[in-house]
Amino acid sequence: MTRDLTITAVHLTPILVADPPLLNTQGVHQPYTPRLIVEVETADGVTGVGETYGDAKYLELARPFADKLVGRQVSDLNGLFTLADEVAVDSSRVFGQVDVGGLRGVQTADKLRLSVVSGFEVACLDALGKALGLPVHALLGGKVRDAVEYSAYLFYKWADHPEGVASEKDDWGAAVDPAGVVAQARAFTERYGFTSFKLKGGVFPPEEEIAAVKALAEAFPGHPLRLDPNGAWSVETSLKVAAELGDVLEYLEDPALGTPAMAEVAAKTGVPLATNMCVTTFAEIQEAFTKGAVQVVLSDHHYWGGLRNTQQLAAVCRTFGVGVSMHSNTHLGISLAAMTHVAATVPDLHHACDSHYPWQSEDVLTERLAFDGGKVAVSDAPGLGVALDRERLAFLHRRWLDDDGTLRDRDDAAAMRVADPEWVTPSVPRW
Ligand SMILES: O=C([O-])C(=O)C[C@H](O)[C@@H](O)C(=O)[O-]
Ligand SMILES: [Mg+2]
Repeated sequence: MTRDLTITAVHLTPILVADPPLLNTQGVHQPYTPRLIVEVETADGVTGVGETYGDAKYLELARPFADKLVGRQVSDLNGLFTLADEVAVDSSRVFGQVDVGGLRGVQTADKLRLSVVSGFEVACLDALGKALGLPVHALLGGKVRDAVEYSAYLFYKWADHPEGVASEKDDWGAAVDPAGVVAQARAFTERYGFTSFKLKGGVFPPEEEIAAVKALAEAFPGHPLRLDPNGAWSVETSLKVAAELGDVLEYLEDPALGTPAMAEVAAKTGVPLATNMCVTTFAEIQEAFTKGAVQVVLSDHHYWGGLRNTQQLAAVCRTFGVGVSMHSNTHLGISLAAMTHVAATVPDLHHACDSHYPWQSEDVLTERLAFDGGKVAVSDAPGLGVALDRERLAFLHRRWLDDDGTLRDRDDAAAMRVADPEWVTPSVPRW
């Protein structure tokens, strides 16, 4: 049977999804976070879905991209990058260098463009898989495991968003000290069966975070632990923390900011260093790997440009004896499904992937993905194996439409200023 894989329509739906008051070194999560849901429709009536960052910058790029996609084949995945280049030329204003830095590493025009491509790539793969009756992992060469392991992503957290801020209530409670962090970790294991733990640090002075990791090590002896202050520490502080926690850490994630600082830390500690901040594009690999700055690269398939680029990154890491795993930002089930399909195809995945998904009480799927024993089963259903809940999508889109613009760009520092009007994004290194 032949199928007509021509793309006849593309729909972009920006949404705002509830997010708890999770703390990081820049501030606190806003009550709602923007995401973009991409749908591509083929001439045969097959629809594929994708998800990516939804801030205004991404939307501005996604719109002309969507227009140009109509008439092309969902199987033309390489063509997505050519198309992105064409859009780049057309919209040079948006594609000018956007060098704002932040928790996703330095945000270059290239990275924004690739994040947009990833949403479309996943949607095309989903449509192609549905059209051919094959799961996305099969289109990527086939799974080498039946389930993908994730780590519990622990955050220092307030019980509620600051007073006066409209938000959805969560049932996690506060975690602002070692006891709170351990209680949160226990809840993660009880609810989802996670066996490895990552604590988002850079929030409290390092001694307090060291105490929290030691408390985790005592509560969960032998379990893999990570600490990620998002580059908030000096080289000296990073080395002190490495010395204190060397025995219990699987790796230390982005203790210091940037490749030169990470290389200095790496040269003086045996604790492996991981990053989702200094190696975020192919162009950044050479310097980091030749300087021995990182031992594990955490891919985010969004800003690496999709699932096939993630496989290429894994191959480069393998070549250089560098480990690979996955980073995440606030995301929904479409992204978790995409992460799971690609992770299932990566041979040397020796570290549990990160996911914010347990923090998201809302989704756009008819059925949420489940963690069983800390793992997500790899779907063998055609495409990603997920179904869009159109009512939920419309509801979350309505929230985006109703917003006065203040929440359409993620801004953790602005959210923190609601609680503390004097707050400014701390300069780095903070400690
Ligand atoms: O591993 C990381 O660096 C992240 O997950 C970055 C995120 O932005 C995280 O810090 C957050 O959501 O607050
Ligand atoms: Mg990180």
